[in-house]
Amino acid sequence: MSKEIYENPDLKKERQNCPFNKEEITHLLDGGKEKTIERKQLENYILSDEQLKDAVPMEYLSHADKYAEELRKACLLMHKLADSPAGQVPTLRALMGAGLGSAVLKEGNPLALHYVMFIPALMGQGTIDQQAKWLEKAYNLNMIGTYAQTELGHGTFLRGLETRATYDPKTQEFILESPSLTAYKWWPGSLGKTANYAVVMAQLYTKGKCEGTHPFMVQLRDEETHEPLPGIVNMWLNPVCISSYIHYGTYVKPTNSKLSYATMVFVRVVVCQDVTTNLRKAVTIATRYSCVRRQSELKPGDREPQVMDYQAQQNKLLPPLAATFAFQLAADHLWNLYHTANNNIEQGDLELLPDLHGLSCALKALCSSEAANFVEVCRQSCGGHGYMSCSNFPRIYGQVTAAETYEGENTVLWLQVARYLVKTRKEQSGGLSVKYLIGEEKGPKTVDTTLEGIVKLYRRAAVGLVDVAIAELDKSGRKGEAPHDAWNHAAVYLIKAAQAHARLFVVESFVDSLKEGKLSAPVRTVLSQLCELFIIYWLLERSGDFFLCSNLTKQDLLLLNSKYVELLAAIRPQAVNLVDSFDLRDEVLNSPLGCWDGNVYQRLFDEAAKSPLNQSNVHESFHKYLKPLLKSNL
Ligand SMILES: CC/C=C\C/C=C\C/C=C\C/C=C/C(=O)SCCNC(=O)CCNC(=O)[C@H](O)C(C)(C)COP(=O)(O)OP(=O)(O)OC[C@H]1O[C@@H](n2cnc3c(N)ncnc32)[C@H](O)[C@@H]1OP(=O)(O)O
Ligand SMILES: Cc1cc2nc3c(=O)[nH]c(=O)nc-3n(C[C@H](O)[C@H](O)[C@H](O)COP(=O)(O)OP(=O)(O)OC[C@H]3O[C@@H](n4cnc5c(N)ncnc54)[C@H](O)[C@@H]3O)c2cc1C
Repeated sequence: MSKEIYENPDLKKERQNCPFNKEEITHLLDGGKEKTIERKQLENYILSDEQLKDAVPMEYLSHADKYAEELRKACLLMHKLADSPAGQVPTLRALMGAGLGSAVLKEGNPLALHYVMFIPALMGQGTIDQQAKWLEKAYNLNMIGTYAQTELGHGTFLRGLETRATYDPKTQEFILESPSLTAYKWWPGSLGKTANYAVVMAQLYTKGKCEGTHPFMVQLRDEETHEPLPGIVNMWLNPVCISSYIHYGTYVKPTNSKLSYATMVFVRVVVCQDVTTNLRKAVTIATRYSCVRRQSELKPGDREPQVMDYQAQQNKLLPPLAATFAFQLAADHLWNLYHTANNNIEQGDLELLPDLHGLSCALKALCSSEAANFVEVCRQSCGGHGYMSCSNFPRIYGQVTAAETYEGENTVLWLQVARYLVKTRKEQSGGLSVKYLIGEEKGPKTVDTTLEGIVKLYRRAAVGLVDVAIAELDKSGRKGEAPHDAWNHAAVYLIKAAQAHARLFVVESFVDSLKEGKLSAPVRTVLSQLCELFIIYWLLERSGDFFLCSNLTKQDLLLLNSKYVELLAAIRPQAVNLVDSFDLRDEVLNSPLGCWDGNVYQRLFDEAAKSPLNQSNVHESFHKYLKPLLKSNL
């Protein structure tokens, strides 16, 4: 007799009479029906392998055992690549970061940097000959690389990196050295125990002149023994300059000195998708749990309600739910720009490089910071159980907050965006964002609270805040302040302008995607409600920006607030169906709170039972420490 599949009755009720086709949304997020089929086949292929399952929860292993266990599984995954039903590249993409890979490698993939940074650096900056020499070796895993840029003393200020690569024309070699403790490469993933090669960013010196930071291929460890090569600690020998600009001893300047920063741009684009995947996981866990959890009393004398029926809970969870769609659609637009810009750059056309830099900095900073805030709200919305390690919120939060720092600390990236905006506004030069800057609304500043009217408000805020920042810079200039001082003293305004610009890009992406998308009426309805909820939510959260730059009134704000709470109520009935549309398997969610069947309490209990401390009634430490204390009559 087939085993009855348990489904929590409240979740079951939530799923009845869904007014839209969940699979249509799944296909939209996957990039089409075929992609969904491919993803599910790959998930079955990976998650059915018993050797990839953890014998004990990772949190109970020592640091060294965690590393060894993750490396064991990462290597097993690589062996499975060859037979993957999805092909190598889609499989690799799925195994890195917060998606399928995180279901197997819960503490992180020791080989991630090899694929996410080392190989992209070779592809983006290596010469044809260098790619011929190293790419096949890297793809065949005959070498494991990382990206070693950050030092103890410098991570942000690349022009301040201390590692030096001095070119010796006699031997036609580069001598790499870390001249000080603060020059030691610090933070690069896999550098400690896994990688035997690295792309090292170092200041290139030739003929006594510093030519700025450049990438160098450096062998770190013996390929057989894995022992660090002699002198690897503070003097690295025999590196090779990647995409060498040394031609017969003479340095030839690249067309753009920032092309050596290209790998970071690529990862910033990747990070936008990755933090969105993590946010999707957090929202799914919190939403399902909030429909299983019954607590307190809404109507006196009634049964305890589902906590999702509290407006306060909807206010916590529905904006992040909407954000997952907003960030996904914006990340898709950014990917398209990345591919266009990269193809142009390969033809020597660098015109889109500033736009790509500006937008990738803006979106990476916005998506990572907003996702981090939203993940914490999701965690809090689950009360005490959200605080447990097994809820998976601590791990998700750790991964998303890391993205606020790596690949360019967010504040620094906001200032890069501001630099781009001020320059674009002042020069009225070409470029993507000029659409928002020159295309400002020329019409009357009256406010209408339709979707189009709200988007116009975002455009006014994006342009207006750039003008406020420029006015601050000009005021400082008139006081005789040097440009760098004026810039520093306008930082608060500059960052506001950059953030408003990033939010405008996300809002326009969401609205445009719904306009252009071939969607069924029911899906369009629910996604339009999410879009309107999200853009009103952000406006209410940042109302000061809009008061500063438009004729928004108190009445308008009250009207928008009423619209917002109406949308909360309208979307509430579809919350579970929307997160079900993400089609995230329980193994990817990795949380008793978010499991599809809603069997939360039994799964929590089973997780707790796995703790080593719960394998005996009295832990040995009692006899060593507590019992003597109890007897000591202090
Ligand atoms: C699937 C897996 C998913 C997720 C996991 C992903 C990865 C795994 C986990 C972790 C990996 C983490 C890796 C790292 O963290 S690697 C190290 C990252 N470090 C950084 O990002 C450093 C940040 N700092 C910088 O980028 C630069 O120092 C900064 C841009 C802040 C300043 O550079 P610089 O001082 O040289 O330039 P400026 O004087 O400010 O500007 C001059 C000029 O150049 C333009 N510019 C700057 N950067 C770029 C760029 N990248 N591309 C294009 N153009 C650039 C800038 O706009 C100025 O132009 P203009 O105004 O016209 O003069
Ligand atoms: C999980 C993780 C993984 C990482 N992986 C790698 C890797 O694989 N390879 C690698 O090379 N690096 C890696 N890093 C390092 C990372 O790239 C750096 O930490 C990051 O670039 C920030 O630099 P920093 O640590 O020097 O911070 P700092 O720049 O020292 O930041 C400290 C403070 O100074 C502020 N600040 C700095 N400059 C300015 C400015 N111009 N204006 C205003 N404020 C400023 C910052 O906003 C911040 O508040 C990783 C980091 C983490 C957390």
